[in-house]
Amino acid sequence: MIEAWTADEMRAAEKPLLDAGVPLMDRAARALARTVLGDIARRRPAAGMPRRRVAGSLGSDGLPGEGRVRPARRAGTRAPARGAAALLLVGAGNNGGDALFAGAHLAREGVRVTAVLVASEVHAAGLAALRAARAEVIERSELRVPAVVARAEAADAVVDGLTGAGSRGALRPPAGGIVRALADVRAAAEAAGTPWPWVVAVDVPSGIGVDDGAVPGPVLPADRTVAFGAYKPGLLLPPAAPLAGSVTVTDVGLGSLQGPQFAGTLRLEDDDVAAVLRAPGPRDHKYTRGVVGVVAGTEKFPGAGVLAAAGAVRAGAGLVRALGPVPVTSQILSRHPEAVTVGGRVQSWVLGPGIPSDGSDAGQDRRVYGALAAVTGVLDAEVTGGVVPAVIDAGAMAMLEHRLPEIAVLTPHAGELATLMSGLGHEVTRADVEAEPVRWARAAHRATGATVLLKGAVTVVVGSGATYAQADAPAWLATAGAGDVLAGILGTLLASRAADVLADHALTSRVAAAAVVVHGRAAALASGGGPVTASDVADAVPRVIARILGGDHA
Ligand SMILES: NC(=O)C1=CN([C@@H]2O[C@H](COP(=O)(O)OP(=O)(O)OC[C@H]3O[C@@H](n4cnc5c(N)ncnc54)[C@H](OP(=O)(O)O)[C@@H]3O)[C@@H](O)[C@H]2O)[C@@H](O)CC1
Ligand SMILES: Nc1ncnc2c1ncn2[C@@H]1O[C@H](COP(=O)(O)OP(=O)(O)O)[C@@H](O)[C@H]1O
Ligand SMILES: [K+]
Repeated sequence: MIEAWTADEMRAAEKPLLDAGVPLMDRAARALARTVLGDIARRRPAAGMPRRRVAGSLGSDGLPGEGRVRPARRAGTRAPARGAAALLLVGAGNNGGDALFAGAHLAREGVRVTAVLVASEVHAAGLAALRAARAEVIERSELRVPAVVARAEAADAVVDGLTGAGSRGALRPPAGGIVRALADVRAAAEAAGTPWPWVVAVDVPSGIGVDDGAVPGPVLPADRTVAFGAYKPGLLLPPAAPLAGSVTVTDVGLGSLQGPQFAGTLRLEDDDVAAVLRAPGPRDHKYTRGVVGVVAGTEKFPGAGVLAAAGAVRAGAGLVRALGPVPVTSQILSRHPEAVTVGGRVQSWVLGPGIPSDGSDAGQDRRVYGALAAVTGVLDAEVTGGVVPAVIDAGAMAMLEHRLPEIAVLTPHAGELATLMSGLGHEVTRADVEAEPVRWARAAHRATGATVLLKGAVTVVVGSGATYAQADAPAWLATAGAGDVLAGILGTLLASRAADVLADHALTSRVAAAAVVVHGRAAALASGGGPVTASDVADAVPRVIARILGGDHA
């Protein structure tokens, strides 16, 4: 499990260490320099560097792992990055201090370092160390944006040390102007397919909302972020998270300290998902494994019914009851003959995929309203068979008449969340939700009572406890029907864990986040770097679950 620490939590944790004289900045700067050196070396194979300089195996991302790159030991050794150029963007605080000390290490390794001081006062000891290492310094008074851009374009690496945990709001001038210019040039280079330097952010990409993942102004997207001590929420949460690139957390000595008192922002890893998944045992039969009722698909959109059923079947439901008009259920049966199309008791509901909110299929609407009555408990348990958890997707989100329990999971994308909130009297657009996804997911949770799973490149799940932020899927997953498959997978996980979530409603968000991981991993497996169809994603789910349960997290 990845648990993010807010800026205040970091400060509280580091204070006793700093008071005791633990050299946190020194450790941070050394780790930062090691990472930058490793990255430069990897990106400059032509430099003729002997491979033995990188000790141990490579990480899963193909990069040297933490602590595996040995710095050159004596002057005159041909260091991997010798002759490379690094541009440091240095702000006023300790984040800039980290960059300056790291720059001194880089300079001693033969890197041509230029530090751009974006504040008139910067970390004094860091600056002294940098000057002592004979790096070039561009003072704030000499700073010209086009010249900085030209330096960046000529560099092998740009180190972004403008602001870190002390960042407040959008970057102010001149940092904001420089970052905007660099971000624009980087975007243009990417669009044109021309090379651009490797960008390493110090602790966080400068200008993001450290605690809330906001992007209030310009931010230079990083290829890598070297975070000190722990993830910060902004490295996990949208819209900022993708700007961090690949995140390396360096333990500067906080590792043994207690983390945040209250879980704020979490990301599940495979082990956590394995703990949510329920593998059947010898005493299980199909009903103990969980029956999923799927009310999805209409004559207009039959495919959504097929895909929601596919997600539920492939995720390992004991039984899937697919309910709908015959043209839909016959298609579901032809693809999934293991489904049944008769009603009966269920342990969870999947409601709404492929059911438009225009009331054009009265039969499906009636089934959804009936199931919602069971979920909310407004109808007697004798009639409904009792309260069960549910996935409320697509058209079913327009049919809410009562406050929902947390065991109901709404699964909107940004546009659907905007529609939902507008219906509840908030003036909100899709762009508003995209700018502040967590804020609006929380607002929807408060307004409806339900757990809210807001889909996107980073999917967030909000209930009464921690916020989960999952980024497990390739962008190829943004394809029609992918959400229907997710609804089915989640339905199965909720059914298999129905007794647990009924006993502890707050568990629902963790089950929902686990479903997002399974879905995202299945997309990655099915994609293999290329396009996927929603059906491919469903087909890959059994293999993903086997890998996660088998501890094979490769
Ligand atoms: N925790 C750990 O284990 C370790 C932490 N370490 C490091 O310490 C970092 C935190 O350092 P920090 O507290 O000095 O904050 P940091 O962000 O560098 O500077 C704040 C400065 O930026 C300015 N500023 C703020 N917003 C701005 C804006 N929008 N636009 C422009 N300027 C803005 C602000 O100015 P002000 O707003 O106050 O006028 C102030 O001068 C942390 O991220 C990590 O890198 C490591 O060294 C050791 C291990
Ligand atoms: N850029 C992206 N990267 C990764 N996953 C994405 C991206 N954009 C969307 N997704 C995922 O793709 C799925 C799309 O679902 P949805 O929008 O409901 O599609 P549909 O309604 O057609 O089924 C969601 O799981 C979402 O999280
Ligand atoms: K930074």
